[in-house]
Amino acid sequence: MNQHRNVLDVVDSLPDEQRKVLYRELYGPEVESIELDTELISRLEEKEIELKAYKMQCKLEELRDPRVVRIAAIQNKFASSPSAPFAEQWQIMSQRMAELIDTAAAAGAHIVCLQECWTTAFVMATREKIWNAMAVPAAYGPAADFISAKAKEHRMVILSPILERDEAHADTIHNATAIFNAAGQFVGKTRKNHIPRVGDFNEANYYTEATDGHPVFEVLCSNGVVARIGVNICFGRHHPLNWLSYSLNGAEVIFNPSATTDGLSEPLWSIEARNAAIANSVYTVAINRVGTETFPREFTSGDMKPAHKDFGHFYGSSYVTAPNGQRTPGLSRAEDGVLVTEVDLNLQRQTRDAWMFNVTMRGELYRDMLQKYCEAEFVPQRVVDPALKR
Ligand code: BAL
Repeated sequence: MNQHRNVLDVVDSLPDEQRKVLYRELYGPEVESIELDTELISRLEEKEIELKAYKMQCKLEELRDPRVVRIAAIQNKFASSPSAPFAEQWQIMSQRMAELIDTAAAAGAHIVCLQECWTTAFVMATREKIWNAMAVPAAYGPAADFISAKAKEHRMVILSPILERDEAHADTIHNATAIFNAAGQFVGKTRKNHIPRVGDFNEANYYTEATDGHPVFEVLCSNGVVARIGVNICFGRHHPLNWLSYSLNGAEVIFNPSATTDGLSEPLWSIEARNAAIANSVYTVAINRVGTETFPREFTSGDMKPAHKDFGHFYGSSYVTAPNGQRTPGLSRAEDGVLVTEVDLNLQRQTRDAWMFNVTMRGELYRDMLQKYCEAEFVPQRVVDPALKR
């Protein structure tokens, strides 16, 4: 059996009645597939790009016009080799990314987000500082110029997660996402709030936790719709307060550009971004890279594993969830892909009015709890069974 079959392959192989039951359980109400140009699909087969396009349901309102946009997620293997010269790695990766961005544009995307640190292999596993040379400034330089040109060419808002070199602050390295508007202008950047210390994700050797809070970007799409977007970078998906903070700052769509492997997080992947969408009444876009990256030199990570040159398979499986919990099928576990989802941003308020999580959240209750927890003299609230009393 193909080791990269995903759950949808299994669900789709079932007789229709069983398929409907399992699909409803796994994904909620079935999303509608968007018919795509057959010439485009055949062209993409040659380029080995998987393109999926769906439309999510939303009621029409009497007093508000629909605010429909197409959001796209791009997942991809690192197109070059970590053993290649750095300039060659950038050349090959940016050429491949151009094909993927062009695909999102051909499918009508208004906003597209790439995967975490898309310009490089996920080098942070190695703890080697040689890779710092691949870090790029957010607002100018090769990656910014490339994304800006693509955004302007296709009149698309593009979110570009990068290994950032902050030259204004003594060349410090960050894990960041740079946002470019549909005219190709640099809008701003946002950085990774939670840095992993798990397995081979030795990212703390390169950058520290962000200090710029939870900025939400109001962007004008080429169809005139204004969307409020946030970016929760990778490890931040494990932290519910991170999602909450972007939603409290007004995000309607929160993108989660990630890079994570099958030996670590795959059982959690389909849960966390979907739960965040439900809990915060937002759209979430979970994006993961694909492929296995083999580095020139062996490395260890202090987890008693023998020295190794790769740290597992990035399993892709990117997907979108709506505020009401409806989610798209995922992209594949192993192929470069573009997932385009047509959404009506009005669904956020419709869901909030229905469930009222914004009313029942008890912010002051958790403010007090967190305030107490952050104090040195914090005492956990406990009630002890008399049978346990010494
Ligand atoms: N990028 C760290 C691994 C994870 O969050 O699953």
